[in-house]
Amino acid sequence: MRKTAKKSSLRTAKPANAQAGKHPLSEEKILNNLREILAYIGDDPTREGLLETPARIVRSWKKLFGGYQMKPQDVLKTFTEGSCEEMVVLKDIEFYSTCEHHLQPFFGTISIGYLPKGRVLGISKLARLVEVFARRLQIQEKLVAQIADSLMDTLQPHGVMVVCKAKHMCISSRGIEKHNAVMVTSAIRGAFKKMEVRNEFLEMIK
Ligand SMILES: Nc1nc2c(ncn2[C@@H]2O[C@H](COP(=O)(O)OP(=O)(O)OP(=O)(O)O)[C@@H](O)[C@H]2O)c(=O)[nH]1
Ligand SMILES: [Zn+2]
Repeated sequence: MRKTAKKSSLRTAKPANAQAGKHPLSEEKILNNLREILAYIGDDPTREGLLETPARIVRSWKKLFGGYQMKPQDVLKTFTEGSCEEMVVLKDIEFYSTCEHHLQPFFGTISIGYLPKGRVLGISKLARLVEVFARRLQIQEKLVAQIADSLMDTLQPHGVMVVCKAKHMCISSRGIEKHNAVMVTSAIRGAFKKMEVRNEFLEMIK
């Protein structure tokens, strides 16, 4: 681990994902920045109710952006030998993520299906994989693509399909203010490009 960063690099500091949690900005500097943001939005960062808010925000990032510290290959390292040749599905996995445009939450469910080629995963690992990519700044299209591609790379099944349904706070609490709109995205890899395989999956996640 690099010990300290040169002062001049602070202004051009890379985002936390490139540094894997070793961001050169000190926590004190980030707390000060957050105090400035509280003042910018029109409140008083020195009033009692807001004194601890910057520290709380930083603590909440550990969960919300914890995905930058996780690698899909760590989550997917345990395989179970299995003779299963049939489709495996984990559906309606709840997730919370943060949109990279407005830093607003988007949340909903993700369903994952794969067609094993010789080995299967412990089923919890599919839900862990969702956490790896959801707990970052995201757009919904990239979220499903990253889940599908990491499964294809690591597990090497015949195919993978991921479907995500989510509500975006950035279109409900602000902007166009549509509270009921649900965004649906999918990533389709390998054998799931065949209509009958895809339909079997879609039937299973109904
Ligand atoms: N495709 C996609 N778009 C997203 C996602 N999350 C947020 N967005 C959209 O990203 C777009 C950013 O557009 P901009 O015009 O640059 O931002 P904006 O002026 O705040 O847009 P409005 O929300 O329309 O007010 C908006 O249309 C958002 O609704 C996502 O996961 N996928
Ligand atoms: Zn947004």
